[in-house]
Formats: sequence, C-alpha cells, structure tokens
Amino acid sequence: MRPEHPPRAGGSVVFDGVSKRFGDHQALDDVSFALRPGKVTGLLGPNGAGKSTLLRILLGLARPDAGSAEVLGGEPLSAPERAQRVGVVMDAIGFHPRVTVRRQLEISARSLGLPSSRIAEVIGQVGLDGAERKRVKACSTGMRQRLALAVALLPDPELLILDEPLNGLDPDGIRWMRRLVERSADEGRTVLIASHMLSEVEQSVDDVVVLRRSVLFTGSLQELVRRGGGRLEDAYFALVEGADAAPRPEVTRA
Ligand SMILES: Nc1ncnc2c1ncn2[C@@H]1O[C@H](COP(=O)(O)OP(=O)(O)OP(=O)(O)O)[C@@H](O)[C@H]1O
Repeated sequence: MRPEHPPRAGGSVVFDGVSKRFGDHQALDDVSFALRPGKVTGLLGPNGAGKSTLLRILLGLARPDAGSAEVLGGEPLSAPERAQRVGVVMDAIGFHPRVTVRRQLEISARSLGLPSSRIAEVIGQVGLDGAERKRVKACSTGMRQRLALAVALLPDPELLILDEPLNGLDPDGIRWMRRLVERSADEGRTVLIASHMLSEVEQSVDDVVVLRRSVLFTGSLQELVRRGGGRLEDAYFALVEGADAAPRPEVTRA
C-alpha cells in the first residue's frame, strides 16, 4: 500500500574520509562513499568490519575522529530531526515487552507529533493487521521486525537504515522484507541495509559497499557480481580475504 502522501525525495548520504579509532583499534580508516538517493545500498562486511560504527556515525550517535558524514544535505542530524526524517531498524532499539503493538505505535506517533491516522497506514504497510492488541512479548521475531519497521516508517522518512533486518525471519518474512525494501525505494526513499546475508542482499540492492575497516568496493551490484565472474559470493570473498590474511570471516552463505 502506498502512503497517502507521496514521500519526499530520497535523501543523500556522503561519507568523506571517515576514520574512527577505539583505543589501539582502528575501526574505520578513511571511509568514503555516497548513497544514491532513491536507491537501495547494501553495506557488507565481516564481523567487526566497522558497519555498526559507520551507522552510528551516520545517525549522529558517534563522531568520527577524522573526515565527515553529510546526511540529508548537512551535518549528521540532531535526535529530533533524525526522528522526523530517518527511519531506523537496529537491534539495539527495543520495545517494552508489556505494551501492545498498537500502544507502541501510539507512543511513537505521539513523540513524533504525528496524527494517529498514520498508525493504521503503517500497520497496513507492514502487514500487522490483526496484531494490534498483541503484547510485544507475545510477538514472534518476525512480528517484532514488522513492528520495528512500522515505527521506522511512521514519519514517512526520506532515509531508511536497516541493520541486519533479516535476522530471525523465516523465508516468508524474508520475501516480505525484500518487497518492502523495493517498494520503499520505488517510493523515493534512500535505503541502506547492513547485512551478512549475501544471497538476500543480492536480491534487494542496487549498490553495494564492501567494508573492512576501509572501503574495499563501492559501486553497483552488477559491477561487483561481474568481478566475481557472475557470483556475488566469489567477488565478496575475494575482496575481504584479499584485504587481509586474517581467518575467514563469519558471513552467512545463505
Ligand atoms: N565502543 C567501542 N569500544 C571499543 N571498541 C569498539 C566499540 N565499538 C566498536 N568497537 C570495535 O570496532 C570494531 C568494529 O565494530 P563494529 O561493531 O562497527 O563492526 P560490525 O561490522 O558492525 O560488526 P558485526 O557485523 O559483528 O556487528 C570491532 O573490532 C569492535 O570490537
């Protein structure tokens, strides 16, 4: 279902020479890439590659030691601006187990100053019809993912950030998520998906960034797949294993 109001144009994100160190550990080193507005970008990288750190910088939750992140045409947003313009689904965002689906959405809508009519719209968008009176603790993992997405979509965001959105989803949930991502981009949103699931990412994204502390690849999915002789997995492992002689990264080969 398309939202009642057409979304604004997808927002741009530009990382320029971003570095971040934790003590002796260089988590990000001179990271530069841009997200194309209205497109889906997959952020891929093994465990510890720096994906979450990069997302935190994008969201204004962490500051780079060097370089800059430009989000929606300016500095990373303040919390109130971000809530209005960016939809985020990250593991760290929890809901109180005793509230119902409907109540959670009411709380979120009110905090954003949105009319309650928006709640029915997002419930329809994420397919949570009939689950409104369920408490969060009684929801399956898939339903919680849908609720998290419903909250993220409430403000009709220009930018949608999804960190491991497929975790815990069954095949039906994965297919549903894929369609929602495609529709979000079709409606003009810029979407960034951080994921380990190469085969699923391959079906959803336009562009790919492969990260392992620094950017190993940034460009279109087709270009990366072509480099792998037609296989994303081969291209991906050639990049991350070529970048470092460290043990094989833990990446789901779904
Ligand atoms: N607050 C912190 N303090 C110290 N080290 C940190 C901190 N946050 C991240 N790191 C380290 O920085 C590196 C990058 O971590 P990050 O969580 O960004 O990677 P990731 O790509 O998201 O990994 P995963 O796929 O496992 O979630 C890791 O070595 C991690 O241990």
